[in-house]
Amino acid sequence: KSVPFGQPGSLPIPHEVLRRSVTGNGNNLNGQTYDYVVVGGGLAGLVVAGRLSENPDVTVAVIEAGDSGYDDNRKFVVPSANLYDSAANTKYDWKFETVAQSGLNNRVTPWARGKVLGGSAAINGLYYVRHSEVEQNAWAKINGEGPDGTWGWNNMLRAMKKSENFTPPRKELLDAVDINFNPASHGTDGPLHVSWPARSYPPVASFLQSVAELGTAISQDPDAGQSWGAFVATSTINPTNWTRSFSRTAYLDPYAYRSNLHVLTGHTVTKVLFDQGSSSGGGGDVRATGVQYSAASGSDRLNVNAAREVILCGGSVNDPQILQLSGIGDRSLLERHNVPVIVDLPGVGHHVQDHVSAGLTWEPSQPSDIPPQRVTNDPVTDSYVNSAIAYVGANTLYGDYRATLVAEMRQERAATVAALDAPEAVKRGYDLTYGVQVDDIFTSDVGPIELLCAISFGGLSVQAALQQPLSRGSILIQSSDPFAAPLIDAGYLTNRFDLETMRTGFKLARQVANTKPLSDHMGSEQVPGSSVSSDADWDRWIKDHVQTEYHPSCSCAMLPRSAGGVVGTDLKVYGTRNLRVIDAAVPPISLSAHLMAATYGLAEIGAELVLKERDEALKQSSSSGGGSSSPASGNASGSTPVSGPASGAAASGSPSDLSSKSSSAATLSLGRLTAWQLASVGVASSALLAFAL
Ligand SMILES: Cc1cc2nc3c(=O)[nH]c(=O)nc-3n(C[C@H](O)[C@H](O)[C@H](O)COP(=O)(O)OP(=O)(O)OC[C@H]3O[C@@H](n4cnc5c(N)ncnc54)[C@H](O)[C@@H]3O)c2cc1C
Repeated sequence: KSVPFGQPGSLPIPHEVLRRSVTGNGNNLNGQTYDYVVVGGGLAGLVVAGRLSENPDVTVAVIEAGDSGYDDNRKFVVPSANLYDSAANTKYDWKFETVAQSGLNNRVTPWARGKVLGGSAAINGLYYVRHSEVEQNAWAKINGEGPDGTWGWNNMLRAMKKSENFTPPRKELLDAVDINFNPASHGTDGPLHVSWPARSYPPVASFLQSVAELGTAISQDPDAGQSWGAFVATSTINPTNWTRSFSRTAYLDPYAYRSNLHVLTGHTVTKVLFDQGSSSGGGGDVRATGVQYSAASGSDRLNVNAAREVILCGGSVNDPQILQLSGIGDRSLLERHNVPVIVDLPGVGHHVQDHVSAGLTWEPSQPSDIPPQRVTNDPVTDSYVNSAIAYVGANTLYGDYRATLVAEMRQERAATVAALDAPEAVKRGYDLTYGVQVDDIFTSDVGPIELLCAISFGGLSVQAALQQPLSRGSILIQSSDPFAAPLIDAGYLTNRFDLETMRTGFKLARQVANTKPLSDHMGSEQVPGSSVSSDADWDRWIKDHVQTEYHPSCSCAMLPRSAGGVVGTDLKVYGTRNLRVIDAAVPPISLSAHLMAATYGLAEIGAELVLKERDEALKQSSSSGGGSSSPASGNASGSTPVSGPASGAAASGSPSDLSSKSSSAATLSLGRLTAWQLASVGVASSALLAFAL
């Protein structure tokens, strides 16, 4: 039996989690030098920063545009708050919008993105869903790798498991709904809690059965590469206290005492800085020396130096914007906005793919079937989040018509690619990615449609979401002002096959709701209702109603440079020696899954690549007898960081000084540290924290 928060015998109060010291004072980083500067403290940023800083000799700075979120912690950590006390559309959301979408009757649609520590993982729906082996191997293939390469399925599965701390469902849940899992497909030593909510509601079990009645079997193990079928997905839930687990709670909060990791919030990175002379010694590639950042449009621009690397983790919208503002992008775009060109890289901001979705809604036939429509403060009740889903393969969706459809997709490939309004290199990449979507994915069991059973806001809804769009969009700066949002053209439904797949998906969603046993829970259909029945009705309704499922990706795609790629298999931005992108902007193709499981895996792999390169550089430097291994004292990478104002650095001790002395906080010379650095090394009392923050 559950006990409300704060009463004897109750679970820990979620908002009393460990509060990691961070600083909002930009001067604390100004002029300092870190080994790695991570741009964005979101999902991937905190994974990368957390993993790099496991080594006390490595210094890391994270700069996050949003707030820490600690003062509003309940909004983030109570699972049901993602619906009933949502951070979307608040100051924790970038509140982006698309431009008018020609495929959606010229509608402008919202694009929520988290602007807080944890990024979109702090505000998302908690679905933890893995993509398929087929898709990951296609991703590897178009980048010249096989299934056993860095970007093949085996390595991605290993990395996703590395980040995971899996707990099986509790008995009450297993009694209520058909949940299957294979423990071997999960990791148990990682920091990210993955489990199921504490309880369920009758329509959840019925949804799975109705979907199965219509040809999509209940999956026995959706997490090991065969991601299709119907199942209750895992959620990023910590079952010890029924709170959300996310990159902040998993990779940052537990490390309050890590002195070599500094986190600055409330500051936007405005551009990456380069050593313009460095290209001659680096095979033509430029060297990133740090970043410029600022609290607000009219505030001072400050600089922090990166001795080894700058790592972009700003997410699918902001990464391409930061690159373009820094002079990396399509030459004609940059020149139009008076941004000096550092690397002419036409693919930056292209190849954008997103899932679009909408829900059909019914009145519940029995109101007791559905959860309360608010945060109740009872942890077990508040742990309920929607998670029953089904990935419906093209075969089930289309039956015999699939072969015709795939033939038509192939036939239209060349003309579709030629019609894309994008630089030539991007068209070559479109050809590659369109090719594997049609030939490898539409011909497999991977689901181009996801159905979701949502029991929220007093209604029962079956949603359909397009997973493998053949349409493409772009994210391009509209001015050189880093505080102006970029132009987001999602390209929704501009490819005719996407509309057709969506229509088929919505028809199936209605059929599922009208099939027993789910139909027993359904009263009258509220949305769209009986007035929508012909194909033309559906197309009109779809264009008027679909919007993002919040999974934009591919805006800094890993593809060959000649195919409009932005990063290579080492995640380095082409034309640079030490600038990487590590986050959801990187996949070259859309994945049939919610995006965060793959992004956790990608970030784990990214951190490993970074550390491997560091180890190799250190080995090389010690075998050649050259210099110090610490970039702080001489810079192993062999170049001089940009000179910044260095205000206070001498007086307070640089972060690099910290790392070289601070494996044990006791060895620190406290007299040389600023208050916030004291907080970072764990000698802080709450009073000091208050002062420091
Ligand atoms: C409302 C919503 C619901 C979602 N639901 C789910 C779900 O249920 N399951 C799932 O798997 N996925 C879901 N997603 C998607 C998932 O959360 C994202 O794909 C994932 O978080 C992407 O990780 P990321 O690291 O690429 O970006 P983010 O997590 O968005 O992190 C980017 C960070 O960089 C910061 N940043 C950006 N620009 C700058 C700058 N110039 N300077 C400093 N900092 C900057 C941002 O503020 C942010 O904190 C959802 C997303 C949203 C928005």
